[in-house]
Amino acid sequence: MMGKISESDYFSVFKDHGSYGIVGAIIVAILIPLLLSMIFMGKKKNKQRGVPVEDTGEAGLSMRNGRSAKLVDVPWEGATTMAALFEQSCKKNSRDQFLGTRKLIGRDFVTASDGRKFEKLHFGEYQWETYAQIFDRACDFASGLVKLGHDVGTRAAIFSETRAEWFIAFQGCFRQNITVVTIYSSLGEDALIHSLNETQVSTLICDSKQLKKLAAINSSLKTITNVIYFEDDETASDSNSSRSMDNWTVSSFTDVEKLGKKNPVHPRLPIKKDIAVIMYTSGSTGLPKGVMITHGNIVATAAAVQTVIPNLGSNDVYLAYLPLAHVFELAAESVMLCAGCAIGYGSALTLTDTSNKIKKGTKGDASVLKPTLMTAVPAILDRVRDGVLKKIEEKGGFGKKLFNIAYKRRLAAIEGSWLGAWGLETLLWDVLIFKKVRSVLGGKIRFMLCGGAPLSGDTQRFINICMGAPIGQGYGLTETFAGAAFTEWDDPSVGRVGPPLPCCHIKLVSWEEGGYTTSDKPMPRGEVVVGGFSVTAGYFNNDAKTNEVFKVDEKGMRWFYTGDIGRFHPDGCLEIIDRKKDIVKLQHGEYISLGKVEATLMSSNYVDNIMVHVDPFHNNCVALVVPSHQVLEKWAQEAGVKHKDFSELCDKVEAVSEVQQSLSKVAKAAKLDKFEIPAKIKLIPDPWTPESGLVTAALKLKREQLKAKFKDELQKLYE
Ligand SMILES: Nc1ncnc2c1ncn2[C@@H]1O[C@H](COP(=O)(O)OP(=O)(O)OP(=O)(O)O)[C@@H](O)[C@H]1O
Repeated sequence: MMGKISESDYFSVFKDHGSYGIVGAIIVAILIPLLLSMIFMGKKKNKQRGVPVEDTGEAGLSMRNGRSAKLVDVPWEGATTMAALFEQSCKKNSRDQFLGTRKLIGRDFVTASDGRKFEKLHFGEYQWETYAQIFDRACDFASGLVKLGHDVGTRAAIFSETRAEWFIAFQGCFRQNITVVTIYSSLGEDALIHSLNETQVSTLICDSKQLKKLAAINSSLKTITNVIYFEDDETASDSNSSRSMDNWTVSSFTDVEKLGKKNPVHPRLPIKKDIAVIMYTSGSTGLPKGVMITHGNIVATAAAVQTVIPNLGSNDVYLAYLPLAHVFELAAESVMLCAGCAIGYGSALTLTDTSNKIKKGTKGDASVLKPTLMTAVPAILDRVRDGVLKKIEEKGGFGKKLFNIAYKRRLAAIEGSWLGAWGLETLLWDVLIFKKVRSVLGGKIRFMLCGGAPLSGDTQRFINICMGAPIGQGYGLTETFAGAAFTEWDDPSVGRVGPPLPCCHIKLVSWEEGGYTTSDKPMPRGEVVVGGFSVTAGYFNNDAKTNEVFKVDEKGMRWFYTGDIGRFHPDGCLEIIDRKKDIVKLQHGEYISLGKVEATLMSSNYVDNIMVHVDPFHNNCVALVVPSHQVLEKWAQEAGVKHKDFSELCDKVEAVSEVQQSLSKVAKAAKLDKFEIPAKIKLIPDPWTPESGLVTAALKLKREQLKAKFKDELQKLYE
């Protein structure tokens, strides 16, 4: 398609209109956009997005959203619980498409050169159900649960990958005021047993492929009586696993729905304060904690985020593929429900035409769905960026030059320069260059939500320019049901997380010991404390921890101490600059912020992942580095470093030295202190995945697990 419009075609538009035409065209194409951009950029720069507010509780600097003086708690009157929001939205949007799933057409296996087998899937079009149909299914499921003998005073757990039935089961439980425990499908056995026993779950709802895992731990699960599984085409061949679960009633999701349809039961609806969800955190700082989320928390975040996405409504199509057990995805889907959008389900491994599990020649989820909205965690956007850059690098020549020109021109414009690409020139670059990049995600993305971890400014800009859509960066925690701060769509800055959402206030409280205070210049700094309707009820079964980090002030406002360090910009926007738990002290008393150093070192081409480690009895840090397979192999080839396989290459002194030099270079460019540059590194050949338990589902490092797994390697680095 790119070849169809050439530069000469583009400029030939002016040929037939003589010199007046040219002058006119210049005014339309350059001067007017320039003028408008000056006016708007000026306005945007001066816009007060967050405003100071007087708050009670611990002393600090409080800020509220600039658009609403009163805290928002519901999306509209009456929608005070998730159950009410669901019912009312389903009525309002009854005929609109709601949940869509692709039909599986075929499944192949390909064998790689090393003998390993990889599954390749062929999916068809999306098949949709309307809001009214989904509402009926949730009601049927709720009735089925009761008929099945689930005691509504006990909890149900969902242990499954993201899919439409996850959402239906979730809503079904609320029709009977059943608290749902959410568990990552990648969770290991011990953590799974711990969370199911701790919350005394009696009904477990899962993927059929989890049945085997459950059968193996059957005797350790003390409270489960019912297991309901989502069918897929593998279920039939899995009959073995059902046999070993004699003490449980095992039913398929469809059977429970059918049972409920035949035997409708009156709903038993929750109130605002009831606990909707016990959600286990992803565990980046140790064992996951069960956060108790009320119905009021969910609707408050949904109501607030809804106001941030411009023109959100039933024309929007949202691509859902992140784990629903993560607060960020669950919050995003609640927002979509609120606004009457269509939600099409996919998965990270089938997202694009070239995704790992997509059969060659068939289409990925995004190409078929053509979403207008999607969410991403920063690690995914980093990969998209690396992928695009790699392709452009491979292409080389004129294509690469043109891309670089287009990128620089757009970058200049976004950063506010009059001389950047505006108006028709933007259109030209879109057609010539960016359209192709955008088509990878279906070509219609108009807003991207990103959150869950810090997003690098470079990546934010890159995605912003290449996708042609603003990125709304959300900041929040499971403890605030994702809702704390959110960047506004017309804010062109990077590296910040926006003003407080309208459902909460954000207060900075001085952390003297760490050297961050609200009287710091040029910007006030301190621990980020969130207060308001999105602040959850605390940790399940852990009053001590709850009382430590959740506080209620004299006016009844509930505050949560996040452990993150932030600073307020003059326009009221928050920037997260550190994490208390990531700051460690060296032997001579200097502090190192591990997360900050890692984020800097990640910008080396050689680094796929990195964990910086500090032994407090030493005066320097060391690092474990997962090198980029491709980049390191390419270097080895050029440098003539012989090796049998990647593992051997990672052990080569030359490779270690090459990566270390690259780290030093980026560290120096970013002006890191000497003690922040790893003195020694170890290259780790295997990637860190959520399945290996070394990173969370949002791809954040699990330091404790990594330290345990690489204990010997870390010790050697300090010898
Ligand atoms: N937009 C963002 N920018 C920077 N950091 C973010 C952003 N969003 C979330 N975070 C980080 O993620 C943390 C919240 O993550 P989450 O609630 O998933 O739990 P976790 O920290 O991964 O797990 P655990 O509490 O078990 O350690 C925040 O405290 C913050 O450090």
